[in-house]
Amino acid sequence: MNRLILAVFIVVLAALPLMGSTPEFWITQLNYIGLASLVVLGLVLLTGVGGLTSFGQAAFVGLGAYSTAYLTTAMAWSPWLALLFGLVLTLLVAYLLGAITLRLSGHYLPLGTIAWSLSLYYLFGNLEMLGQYDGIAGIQAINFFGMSLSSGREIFYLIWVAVLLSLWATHNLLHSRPGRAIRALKSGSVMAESFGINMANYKVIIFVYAALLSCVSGWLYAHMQRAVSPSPFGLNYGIEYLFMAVVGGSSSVWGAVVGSSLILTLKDQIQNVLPAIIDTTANFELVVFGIFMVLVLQYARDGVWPMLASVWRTVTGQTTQRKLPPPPEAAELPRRARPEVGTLVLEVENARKEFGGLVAVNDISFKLKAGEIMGLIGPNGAGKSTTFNLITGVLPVTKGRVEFLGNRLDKLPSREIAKLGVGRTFQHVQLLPTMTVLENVAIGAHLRREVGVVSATLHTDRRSEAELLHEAAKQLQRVGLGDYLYEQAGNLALGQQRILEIARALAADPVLLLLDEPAAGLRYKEKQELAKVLDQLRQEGMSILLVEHDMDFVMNLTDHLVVMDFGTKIAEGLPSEVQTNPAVLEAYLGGIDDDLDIDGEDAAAPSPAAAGGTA
Ligand SMILES: Nc1ncnc2c1ncn2[C@@H]1O[C@H](COP(=O)(O)OP(=O)(O)OP(=O)(O)O)[C@@H](O)[C@H]1O
Repeated sequence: MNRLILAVFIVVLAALPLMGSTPEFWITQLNYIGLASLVVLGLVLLTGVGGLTSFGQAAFVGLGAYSTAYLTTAMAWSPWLALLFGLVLTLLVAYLLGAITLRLSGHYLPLGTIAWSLSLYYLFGNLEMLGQYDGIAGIQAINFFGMSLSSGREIFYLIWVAVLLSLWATHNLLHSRPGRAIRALKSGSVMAESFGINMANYKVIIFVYAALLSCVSGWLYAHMQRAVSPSPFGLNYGIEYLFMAVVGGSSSVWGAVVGSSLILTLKDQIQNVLPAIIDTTANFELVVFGIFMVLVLQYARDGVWPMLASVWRTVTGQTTQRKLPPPPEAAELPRRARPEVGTLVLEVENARKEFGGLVAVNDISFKLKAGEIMGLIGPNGAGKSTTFNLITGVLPVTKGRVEFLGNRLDKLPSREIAKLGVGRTFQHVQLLPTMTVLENVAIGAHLRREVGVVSATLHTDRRSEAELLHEAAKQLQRVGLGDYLYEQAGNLALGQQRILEIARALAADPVLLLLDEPAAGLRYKEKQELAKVLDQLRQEGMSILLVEHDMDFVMNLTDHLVVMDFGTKIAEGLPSEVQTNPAVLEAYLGGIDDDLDIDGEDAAAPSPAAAGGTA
């Protein structure tokens, strides 16, 4: 949010309770909006950003509210101590529920959240110590440095300070190393795990984070109302919080405040206006509310906040960030030790992959040394990408061995393989399209700095963050995308997206780089530039394994070729040898292949005419 608007918002907010003319109803309404914003902010992170739908957040509000209600009335604890207890309890419960529920995928996850939300609701209503369905009354006001926050105008400040701090912390989190990992959750786990990110951990982290925000909301609610009963913590409130997140804009922190404000104001207005219009006191407001929700889901799926932000950008002319300077200079990230040129880096021995009855990779063997570029070629469906996936741990081998610098890769998950120094790109680009090019590449450097969630939320990670972004910018300059740092990755042409993937893999500081069709979609000049970058990496001692259909590109760049057909290795050797191998010619178009340069005339330099050829 623009800093000036934020300052005005805070000043107006702070002034409202001080002005005697502000109606009491406004204050109450703003208090409820603040309380809801805290819960919805958690949902923005969990559902909007992380893609994990939860209907159960109201139950965590209940956990915070009941903890403090019971401890401050029955045990005479201070509300602050009760808050601490509530947070610890919520952390434990959320961790447990998260560890169990977040294994579920698809519609099973929302159903799981409904199940435990109902369980907690009925627990609140049935426990005698919690007053069953009557709840607990007579809760004391919060005492803040000797000041009793007993009126709505007094607790208003505590609620909104909590909201603003949570917005700040969540914004910080989202723009940090762990935040980028969280933003990758929605796109599936293969890409992120290939850069060493433990996706299951991050799912639990955002689940707990969202639950803790709900707990704080519940604590404030209990001390504002001075009484609690189970009904505000039921499933219907869980659904309403989700509506608020969707209406506000579930991928933006300010969407939480906008969504809460809109839904709560609308509910109130419908309750006031509807009886006057249709001349009945029957409970029709929920029907109108439901219709409104369907319309929002139909016509403004991204929510109201992105619409407001877009209007603002148009009005102020801030439509692009392209002209922003690159991230400032920062210390270099540590680099891993590299093997001497010529050292054996990768050894694939009799690797086999069967999909049911289909043998996609049939006992393939080859070796790759440091400072060497090897091409893995073959017609469509030959098993090249599957071989890549066996090396990088995306698929388990059916049989055989894959060894990297003395480590068995075939026993490891892809994130452990990434830690050893294997970087990769994907046949079908796997980027986060709404993140900037710079942020996408910074994901590649995830393992090169340790920044935890607490440090990220408190923004004490400045130095590490600067180093990560500096590294990402450096790799983007190297591959020729230095002018696109702040462009959304999804706006790049497909060829550029492939290059971006190479920069991301380089940001991981790999010893072995696996490139799956890096030249696809590139123009002739761009291919030449890419060939230069790869050649330079080879000179620096990197090992590169390349799957590529562009034969000129492959023949001119690689030191060694392995040719596959129907999962089997049919030839191996120098590019010039492979080009004339009858088995290879037979595999490509039954022996007459224009793309395979039979005469070998172009073996020394790429020709403009043939550079776009594909097998
Ligand atoms: N997950 C999977 N389940 C079942 N079959 C698969 C799977 N992945 C690949 N295959 C099959 O394995 C064979 C090899 O596929 P692969 O994608 O490795 O070939 P490729 O050489 O990379 O082809 P292309 O050049 O077209 O990308 C194909 O017949 C493909 O249909």
